[in-house]
Amino acid sequence: MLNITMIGCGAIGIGALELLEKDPDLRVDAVVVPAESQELIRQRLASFERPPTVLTELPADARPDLLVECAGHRAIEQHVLPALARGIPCLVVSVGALSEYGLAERLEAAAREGGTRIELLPGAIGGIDALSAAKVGGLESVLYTGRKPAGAWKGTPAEQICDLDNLDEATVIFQGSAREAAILYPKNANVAATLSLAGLGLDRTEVQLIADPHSSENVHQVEARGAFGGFELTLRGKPLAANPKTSALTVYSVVRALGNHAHAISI
Ligand SMILES: NC(=O)C1=CN([C@@H]2O[C@H](COP(=O)(O)OP(=O)(O)OC[C@H]3O[C@@H](n4cnc5c(N)ncnc54)[C@H](OP(=O)(O)O)[C@@H]3O)[C@@H](O)[C@H]2O)C=CC1
Ligand SMILES: O=C([O-])CC(=O)C(=O)O
Repeated sequence: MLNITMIGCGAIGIGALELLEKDPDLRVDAVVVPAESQELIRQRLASFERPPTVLTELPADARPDLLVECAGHRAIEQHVLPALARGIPCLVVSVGALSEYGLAERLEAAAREGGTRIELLPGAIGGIDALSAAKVGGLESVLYTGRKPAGAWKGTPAEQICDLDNLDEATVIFQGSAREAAILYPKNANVAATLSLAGLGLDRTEVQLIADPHSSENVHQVEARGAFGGFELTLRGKPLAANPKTSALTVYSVVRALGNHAHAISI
């Protein structure tokens, strides 16, 4: 039985907790959330059969078998870095945070200090195993196209490019490198960052982002070429009702990764 602490308890966290309740091989003992939402989360978890303790910090003497982050970029700095340095293995979904200059190196240094590992989860995208294996033989190009319903781009620089409420047709709102995409669209940069880390890096991974008034899905397309040959992937992710910016597959990716740590066969 693995004891797990979860950082964040929003759309991904709650979705994962619901599914993990059915797994006898692991148990989420605690969730860590900002102080202002502690009471609300406690109420939300009250109906669970085994409600986790709701905390605002990981106690200094806590030694969970795994820590899983489903919170956001700031939580990496606040909770993941110190946990790694204390030797707690961490799984991370806010991979876009690693686009910040120097953060990946600091996470690596903290993991080395603690003698542990950090695992970056594929989240909303697939094919990371193939891309990262292809990198071994040498990659020539990786192009990522992210297409989301117009409303999913609210609160981003796309609002200055087009009228998201009155779009008639699919509109390209960004074209450039994954590094530029991460700076302009940090909350939508997880997939681009994950593909970059697995493949050609932030500067050589090409990104196109599209606001599509006719789409009800988060569509991720990847085209990769290299010594291995090539692949084209189209993933049509259903958005979570609780947060339309997030695809449901991200929840399943968390559950799969935790299960792989707990079960005798991992796949
Ligand atoms: N890798 C991938 O493919 C994907 C990654 N993501 C990333 O996953 C993360 C979570 O997404 P989602 O669940 O949809 O987001 P939500 O906004 O629904 O939930 C985030 C949760 O984390 C909590 N939180 C925020 N900051 C902190 C902190 N510093 N410490 C502890 N808890 C914190 C929030 O609390 P409060 O409500 O009080 O702010 C909330 O409970 C985001 O960073 C998102 O970018 C999302 C989709 C795909
Ligand atoms: O589809 C999703 O869940 C999220 C997404 O595009 C991203 O963060 O890159």
